[in-house]
Amino acid sequence: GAAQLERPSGARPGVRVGRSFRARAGDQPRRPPGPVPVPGTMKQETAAQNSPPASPPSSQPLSEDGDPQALWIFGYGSLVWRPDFAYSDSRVGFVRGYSRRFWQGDTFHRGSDKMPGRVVTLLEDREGCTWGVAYQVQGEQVSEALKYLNVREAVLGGYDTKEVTFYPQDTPDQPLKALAYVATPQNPGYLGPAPEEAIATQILACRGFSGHNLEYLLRLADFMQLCGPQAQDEHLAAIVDAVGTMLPCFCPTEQALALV
Ligand SMILES: N[C@@H](CCC(=O)N[C@@H](CS)C(=O)NCC(=O)O)C(=O)O
Repeated sequence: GAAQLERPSGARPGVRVGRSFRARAGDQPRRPPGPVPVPGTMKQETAAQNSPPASPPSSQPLSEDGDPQALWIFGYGSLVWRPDFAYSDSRVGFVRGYSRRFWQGDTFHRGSDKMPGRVVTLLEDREGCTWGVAYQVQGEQVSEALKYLNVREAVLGGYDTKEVTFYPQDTPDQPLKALAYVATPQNPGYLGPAPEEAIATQILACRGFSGHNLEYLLRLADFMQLCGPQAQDEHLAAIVDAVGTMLPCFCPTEQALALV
C-alpha cells in the first residue's frame, strides 16, 4: 500500500506557508501521522461552500504573522479535474514562463514500480505558457489543502512547491500569486524528455491506484479543449495524436475478442 511508498525517514518539515511559501530545497516533506489518505476519498464540502463567494474575492495578502488568510493553489495536471480538497473559489487561467511536460514518472497514482506511468510537471521556459485552474482556499481550508496535497503531490508524487504568478482568463490584468506543485529533475521519480511516441506508449501501458494513465492524458486534453483555441499545448496534442495512432495496436481485434 501507500505506506511502503513513504519517502525515506528523517524527513524535515516540508511546505512552509509564510510571507512567501516554499519548501526548503532538498526537504523530504513529512507525511502527517495516520493513514495515508487515498486520493478521491477526501471530504468534499457541500457545493454551496465550494461555490464562489458573492463578491469576487480579493487576493487577500498573507497576514503579518505569515498565517495565510487565503491562498491560491495552481493545478495544471490531475488537480485540474480532481482537486479533492475544499476550496472557496476557482479560476481558469495560465502561468507564463513555464511549459507543461509529461516528464515526471509516477509509481503510485498512474503507474507501478515495475511500470511507472507519466504525469505532468512544469518546465521553466521563457516563451512558455501553461493553462490550468487556480483554487482559492481560505481559513481552515488552507491547512487542510496543504496537508492533503503534501501527501498526494510531495510524498507520493515527488513534487515540490513553487510560487508562480497566475493570470485568470477573465482578468489577466489582475494576476494572482499562487502555489504550484512542480516535479524538478532532482526528484527520484523524474524521467525527463522522451519522444512523444515513447511517452504515448508508456501512457497506454500503465495504470496505478488512481486509474489508467490514459485517463489522466485524456482528461487533461479535455480541459484544454474547454479552455478554447487560445490555449495551445503542442506537447500534449502530439502525445494525444500518437496515442490515437497506436490505439489500434492496443485494441483487441474481433478475433482476439472472440477468444475472450
Ligand atoms: N502538480 C500537478 C500535477 C499533479 C499530478 O498529476 N499529480 C499526481 C501525482 S503523481 C496526482 O495527483 N495524480 C492523481 C491522479 O492521477 O488522479 C498539478 O498541479 O496538477
